[in-house]
Amino acid sequence: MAGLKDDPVLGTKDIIEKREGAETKDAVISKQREEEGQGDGEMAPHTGNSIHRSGSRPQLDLSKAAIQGNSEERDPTILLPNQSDDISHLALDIGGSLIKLVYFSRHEDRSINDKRKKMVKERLGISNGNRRSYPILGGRLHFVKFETRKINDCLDFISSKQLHLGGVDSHRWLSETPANCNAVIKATGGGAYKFADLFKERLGVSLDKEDEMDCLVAGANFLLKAIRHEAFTHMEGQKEFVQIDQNDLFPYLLVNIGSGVSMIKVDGDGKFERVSGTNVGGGTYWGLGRLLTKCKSFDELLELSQRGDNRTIDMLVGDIYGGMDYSKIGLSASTIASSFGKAISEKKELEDYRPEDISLSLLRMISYNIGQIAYLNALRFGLKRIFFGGFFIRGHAYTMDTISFAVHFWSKGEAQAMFLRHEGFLGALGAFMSYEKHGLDDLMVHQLVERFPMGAPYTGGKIHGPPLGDLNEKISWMEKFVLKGTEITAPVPMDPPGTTGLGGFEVPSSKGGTLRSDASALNVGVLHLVPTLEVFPLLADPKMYEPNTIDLSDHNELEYWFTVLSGHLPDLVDKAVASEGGTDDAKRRGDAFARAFSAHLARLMEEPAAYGKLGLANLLELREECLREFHFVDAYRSIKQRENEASLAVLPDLLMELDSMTEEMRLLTLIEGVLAANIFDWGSSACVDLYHKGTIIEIYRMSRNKMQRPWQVDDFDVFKERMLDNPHKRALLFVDNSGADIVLGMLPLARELLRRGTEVVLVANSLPALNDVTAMELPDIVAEAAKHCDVLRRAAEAGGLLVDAMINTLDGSKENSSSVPLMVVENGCGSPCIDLRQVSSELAAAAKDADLIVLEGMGRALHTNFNARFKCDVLKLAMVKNQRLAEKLIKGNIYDCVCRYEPAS
Ligand SMILES: Nc1ncnc2c1ncn2[C@@H]1O[C@H](COP(=O)(O)OP(=O)(O)O)[C@@H](O)[C@H]1O
Ligand SMILES: CC(C)(COP(=O)(O)O)[C@@H](O)C(=O)NCCC(=O)O
Ligand SMILES: [Mn+2]
Repeated sequence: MAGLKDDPVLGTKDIIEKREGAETKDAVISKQREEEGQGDGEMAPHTGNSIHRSGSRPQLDLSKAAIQGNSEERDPTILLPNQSDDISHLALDIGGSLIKLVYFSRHEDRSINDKRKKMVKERLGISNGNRRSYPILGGRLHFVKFETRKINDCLDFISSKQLHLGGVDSHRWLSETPANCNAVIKATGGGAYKFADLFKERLGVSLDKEDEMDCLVAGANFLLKAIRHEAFTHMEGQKEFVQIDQNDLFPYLLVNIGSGVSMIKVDGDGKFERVSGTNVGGGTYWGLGRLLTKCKSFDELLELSQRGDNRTIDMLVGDIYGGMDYSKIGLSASTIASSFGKAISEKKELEDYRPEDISLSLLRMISYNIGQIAYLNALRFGLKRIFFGGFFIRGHAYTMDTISFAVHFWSKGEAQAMFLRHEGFLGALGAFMSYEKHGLDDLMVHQLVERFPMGAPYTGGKIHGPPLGDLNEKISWMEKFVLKGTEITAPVPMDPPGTTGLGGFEVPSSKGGTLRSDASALNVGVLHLVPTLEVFPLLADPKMYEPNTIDLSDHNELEYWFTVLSGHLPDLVDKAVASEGGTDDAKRRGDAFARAFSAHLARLMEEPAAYGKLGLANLLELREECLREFHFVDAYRSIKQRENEASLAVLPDLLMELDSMTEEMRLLTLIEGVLAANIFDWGSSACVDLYHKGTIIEIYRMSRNKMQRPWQVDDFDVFKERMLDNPHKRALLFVDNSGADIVLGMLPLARELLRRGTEVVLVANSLPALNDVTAMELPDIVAEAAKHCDVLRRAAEAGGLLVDAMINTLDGSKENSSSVPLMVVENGCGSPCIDLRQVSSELAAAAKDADLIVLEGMGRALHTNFNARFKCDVLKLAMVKNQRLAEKLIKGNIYDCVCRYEPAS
């Protein structure tokens, strides 16, 4: 129950007890629901931030809590006017083999009272109220599946999470009218008919049936338009994400391989025709496979296939032609002439065949057959793109390679097979979309952020235990099943079997040692819907923009960075645990975090594209998310505080020194100062080692003394000329670390800009990441600095940063300052890097009048955005605190500096 505050009226204990009885009265306390993945209903410390890109958890806001109605009543409802409940919405696709659930848990902006935010909104003219301006409220989409034969598990799951209580009617989605008893859940698939009574009986809900084909198409269209890394090709073990141009999506062929197979020609939203299908599908593989091998589960059957050799059971061309090719018609000896054909000519019984070989033979037979029929239908309608969905595919490399091979072979490379990460959830998503007025179909790519919490436990390729209920259960599970340590499991390449099903090509090769457990193999995370995110308006070409500089699809690169991050882990855990008081609970969470992050690393090492296209920025963000998942709100809190104080103490001297210089000298010293102070980076192992060797100020001085021009990248002179010639109107300063970096580096630079008449917007993280300064922390730092500097004070007042000081002004007027303003905006993220396709609305608004961007630090200027082009001038400043990066990016060495100036493009 961490995070529950005592309420002056009711007291915590009362609240909890009442809460348990209160059950379902909507705007009222509903049962705390899970936040992430398959678990986590726990409450967490409030991070004080409204940007829910992160795994940061909600906390019950008990202020003004009151009993609603008659307080004499047993189990009266408690109204929490200031608590925004997680309200869930659920849709189902009940198929012949599997039940797919898509459900939504809602999250609402709850820090509207933040003074800084209010002020920024006023200054930047941002209209208030997410609620009115966005059609959908923030929240999370979760994806879960069950075997249809275990429908009771599914009902228990729904009931335990009370998902059925959210889906009352479509209006409740927005208007929060109280739940009534006529709960209706959108459902598709045959089971929506077959199990309607069971749902009524067990959960008291009616299933509102939606057409299966409608749903498949709606789900596929949504995914293809809204998820950046949804579709990919898979050829010879290589997965490659395909950027789909929304304006060039239709027509395509959708092949859904469930129990049976549907082939649908899709011409637009809601415009489609089911053109074909086949009864030889996923149910055939699983059904026949079960009979022939006695396997107990689909995964077991699939796993067997990975060790199979189908030559023992399939009749090959060579078997018929005495080992020769039938080259005249392009068939090699290794081509499968007849699946299972060998079984007719031998005096063998079923027991004489290896189950592994049977499974592989069956898998290839069915995959090739579907690939071929799909190709024929694509040909029939002149379609070039075929998207394959359905759970038969199950993210299985070999299956995808086989289908791709067939399509490629038969179409002679004309048609392309593509797969979807949310493969089996198309129907359920479509059913979900059919709720009216949720606005989901209006969501854009930049408003969706996918996260991969440790919600679905796996180890050694198997799921262990039921879905996790809360943080404590999650930690226990991590302790039990996920090994500690940072060893990275290397991928185990599979011996490719030596035949193809078609013309004389060699094997479709594919990776895959042990089959990944369901949850991990699906590669589906939790989709965070954040309607407030926007594309940074100053990107020169948002469509071409790629945030990551380092592409981890290069295996050497991947291995290097994995080793670096694993190496950091022990120190990070120490810091994180200390930041939470070093209690036993914190130690347990720290341990669980280390296990979880190591498991992610190991997983990605095996399959780098498992979570979508992987760049270094994604890994660094994953680490921060993982910390938040285990409720480490700010691991570097005390380090940041200490460094801020030490730096603020020497700021007056620095400012005096600067003021005694000529203009040109001062500008150079300022840029030097930013670069020198960027050494304070607790994410770099080299720097952390350095910190043992001196005090903050000693290190800062040493760093400044070592500054020598020309820097490895040195555009200072061009920048200086531009700056002295013609001051910019508004500069956005993307700041980096706390302490010297912000106080002795970026603030003095901001001061110079202000003095020259340039408005300054400090852009800082919404959530903590390493020792980066956050937007919440900045006003206090600025206020402290302003005590020593009139320029900063007046600008901060003008920007509304010194709210209290303003109130104390003589005439009480807000606009009494003659200075251009200094403002602070949050960037919308909680990572050491920044993806400018997804920034806060504050930042987007501030960008509108900006003509200079300063990106500072390795994370924001090098790991990301080094190659980004902007509509306005940009200055990229960083000290490179990693030898390999220095060599690769700037052909230099560790501690070299980058001062890259690029005029508007
Ligand atoms: N854990 C699993 N249990 C059963 N079948 C599975 C599993 N994972 C993948 N499959 C495959 O997925 C098929 C079902 O796919 P799905 O898209 O859910 O179709 P349906 O809606 O017909 O159930 C099964 O027939 C089987 O081939
Ligand atoms: C996480 C960071 C990008 C932060 O750097 P910053 O943006 O603060 O300059 C950086 O610390 C980093 O790349 N660290 C890993 C590399 C290393 O330990 O050498
Ligand atoms: Mn940083």
